[in-house]
Formats: sequence, structure tokens, C-alpha cells
Amino acid sequence: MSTIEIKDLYASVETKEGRKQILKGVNLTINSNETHAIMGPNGSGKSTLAYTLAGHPKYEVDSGEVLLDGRDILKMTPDERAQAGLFLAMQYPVEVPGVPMTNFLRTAKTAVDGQAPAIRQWSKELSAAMKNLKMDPKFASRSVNEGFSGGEKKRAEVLQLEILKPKFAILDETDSGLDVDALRIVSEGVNRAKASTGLGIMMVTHYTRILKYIKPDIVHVFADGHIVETAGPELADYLEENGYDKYLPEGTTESAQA
Ligand SMILES: Nc1ncnc2c1ncn2[C@@H]1O[C@H](COP(=O)(O)OP(=O)(O)OP(=O)(O)O)[C@@H](O)[C@H]1O
Repeated sequence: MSTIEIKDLYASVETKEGRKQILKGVNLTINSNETHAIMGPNGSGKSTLAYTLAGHPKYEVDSGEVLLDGRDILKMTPDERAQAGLFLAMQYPVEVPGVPMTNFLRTAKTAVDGQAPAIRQWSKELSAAMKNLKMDPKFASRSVNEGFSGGEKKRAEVLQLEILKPKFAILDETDSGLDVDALRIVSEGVNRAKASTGLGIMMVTHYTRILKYIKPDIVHVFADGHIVETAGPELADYLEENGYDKYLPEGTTESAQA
């Protein structure tokens, strides 16, 4: 079993107005096979947490630790974090013109595993994964995310997840922009990854609809840079009905913040 432990994490970003602290004491432990949903108001720092864990250079850790099976990943470069078993499905996947999906995936797989996959096995695995995600095989030769629709980009993120087989996946709003069928297909991909490898999942979402397909064990409310409440799946239903008002500073409402 693997564990990722986030301990009292504080992180900042350099903005035009100066340095701004966004993460303010995040504590969270996720084990293999666990799914944690992170829900919270706009601008509370959920994506910042995702980027900080993945090692985005814009986000500077002020203090705290993140241990993956006891190893401090904050000392690692983003590629070393991926090799250690961390994966980020981005809220806004970037386009990489000129780099075909198939080259990108094979190169990433080789880097993460430390050896190139055998060619015949690789072709089979890639075709099967794309078929499962109902992706046209032509996507393999297209440039990474270039001209992909919003939903196609999210499928491509889950394709990477299925191919790279990390220990932990951060899904940053992987459900946003998906139609009903795509939501089911993408969720099935995540569930397949969990069933095959015992993946631990941190799923940032605004909507309970994805939680019907990817069942969370634990739901956290994230507000003002840290986790303010933790409970079972019933918390998501409460949030859907009542919003985040009770977690916001007095005098503000979620709509005023958005
Ligand atoms: N690179 C940056 N430059 C300036 N401000 C930033 C930067 N990154 C994050 N922020 C600010 O930090 C705060 C947290 O942003 P973040 O994207 O982490 O929130 P979020 O909880 O993911 O929001 P949402 O639910 O709207 O996606 C916001 O006020 C945002 O404007």
C-alpha cells in the first residue's frame, strides 16, 4: 500500500500586486484505493494545491511537507514526482503543437517506468486504452491536445492516467465541460485505473454528478487555502443543497466571491 501525506503545507504565488499566500496549512493523507473529493468555493486554492503537489514552478512552498511513501516530493523536480508515482490531470490541459500524442505517451511511459515498453505490447495497450475511452484512433497521430474539444482534452488526460499507471492521481475538475456520455466514459477510465493498480485519488470537483460514477470515500471542503471540514459522501449532498456560505468569511456569499 502507498500513502501520500500532506503536512501543514503553505504555498505562495508571485502576482502583479506582490507575493500572495494561497495555501494556508493544508493537511491531508490519502492511501492507495482511497478516493478523496475536494470541493470548495472558487478561488479557495484547490488548483493551487494540485499545481503545488505536481511541482509547478510558479507556486513556491513556504513551509510544510509532502511525503509519498515517506519520501519528500517537494525536494523533487516535476518529472521525479511523476516517476515517484504522482499524476496530475489538469483543469486546463495544455496544447503541445508538433508533438504527436503517441510519441508523447510513449516518451512519458518510458520516462516514468525507466524503460521503453515493448513495441507490440505498447501498440496493443494504447489501442485498447483509446478504444475503452471511445477515442478515434486518429487522435494518436494528432498533436497533444491541439484543436481538441474540451471533452476530448479531458479524455486525453484520462488516457495518460491509464497508460502511465501512477500511484496517486490528482484530478483537477476532470469532469468540467463533459457531456453526460463523456462524463460516464471518463469516470469509467478512472475507475478502471483504480481497479487495476489500487490508485489513490484526489478529485477536485464542483459537481456531485461525477461522484455518482466515481464514489468518494471521503469529502473535504476547501476554503481560504485549507481544509475546513471532512466527512463522508453525504457532505457532497449537503454542499449541493446549501452551497459554501457557512465556510465563507462573514458578510460574503459564494455568489459574491465567484
Ligand atoms: N499564477 C497566479 N497569479 C496570480 N494569482 C493567482 C495565480 N494562481 C492562483 N492565483 C490566485 O489564487 C487564488 C486561488 O486560485 P485557485 O485557482 O487555486 O483556486 P480554485 O479553488 O482552484 O478556484 P476555482 O474553483 O475557481 O477553479 C485565486 O484568487 C487566484 O486568482
